[in-house]
Amino acid sequence: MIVTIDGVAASGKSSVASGVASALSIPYVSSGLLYRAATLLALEAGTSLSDAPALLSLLGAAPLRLEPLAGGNRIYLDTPDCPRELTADAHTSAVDAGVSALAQLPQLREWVNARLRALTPPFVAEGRDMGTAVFPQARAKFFLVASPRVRALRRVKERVGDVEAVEQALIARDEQDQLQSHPAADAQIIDTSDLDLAGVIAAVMAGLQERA
Ligand SMILES: Nc1ncnc2c1ncn2[C@@H]1O[C@H](COP(=O)(O)OP(=O)(O)O)[C@@H](O)[C@H]1O
Ligand SMILES: Nc1ccn([C@H]2C[C@H](O)[C@@H](COP(=O)(O)OP(=O)(O)O)O2)c(=O)n1
Repeated sequence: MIVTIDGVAASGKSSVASGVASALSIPYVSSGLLYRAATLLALEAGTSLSDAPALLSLLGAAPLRLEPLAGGNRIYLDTPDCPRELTADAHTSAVDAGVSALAQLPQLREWVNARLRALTPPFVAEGRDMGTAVFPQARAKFFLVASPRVRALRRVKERVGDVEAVEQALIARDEQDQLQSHPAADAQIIDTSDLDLAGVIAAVMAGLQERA
């Protein structure tokens, strides 16, 4: 069984996917973490975020390992002499600002998608295009939305920053990610603006029961 949870930035995808996966006792998979880790490595190596061949060459030499745990995804660079966890560094404002450029490249989308499709179900997959491009056969699909202000208020609790500036950055990223960020025709759209986390997880679990 595959369940997809897509949505706009900071709409609650990873928290909701984690809660749903825990309730179902299956893993969840964060596709955004792969885009983020690729962006982090490119920024650190000084590789242009729009140079697909150079990015693929960099990633081809990088032993990245995604750990898709229900409680929270982690990503590692398993270099034999100096293994390193990248999870925290992949969630900085610098990565936020660069990741959409890399995610626009079809070759980089294929690089991520090949890793996702190699995983063995069951799992909950979260991102932007899990229900449309990557797992169109998923048993149940959800798409989370929330107002930019609500999302900014949530995000400033995780990252240092002024709400107004964070809101503008989220709106800019929404625009940059627009092409791959739309609900599948058979997705249930959930506006999380006025729901707490438990409320969104309950809405997804109810939607799953309806599709059982
Ligand atoms: N419905 C909600 N109500 C309040 N806070 C939420 C809700 N959903 C998520 N959050 C919080 O908002 C922040 C962003 O959520 P996250 O799951 O990281 O979103 P995304 O994966 O879409 O970027 C986290 O701090 C999370 O705990
Ligand atoms: N399936 C996906 C997942 C993420 N992306 C891109 C778009 C986002 O700006 C970045 C980071 O995604 P992530 O879900 O980690 O970001 P947010 O937490 O929603 O801010 O990657 C994508 O294009 N397709």
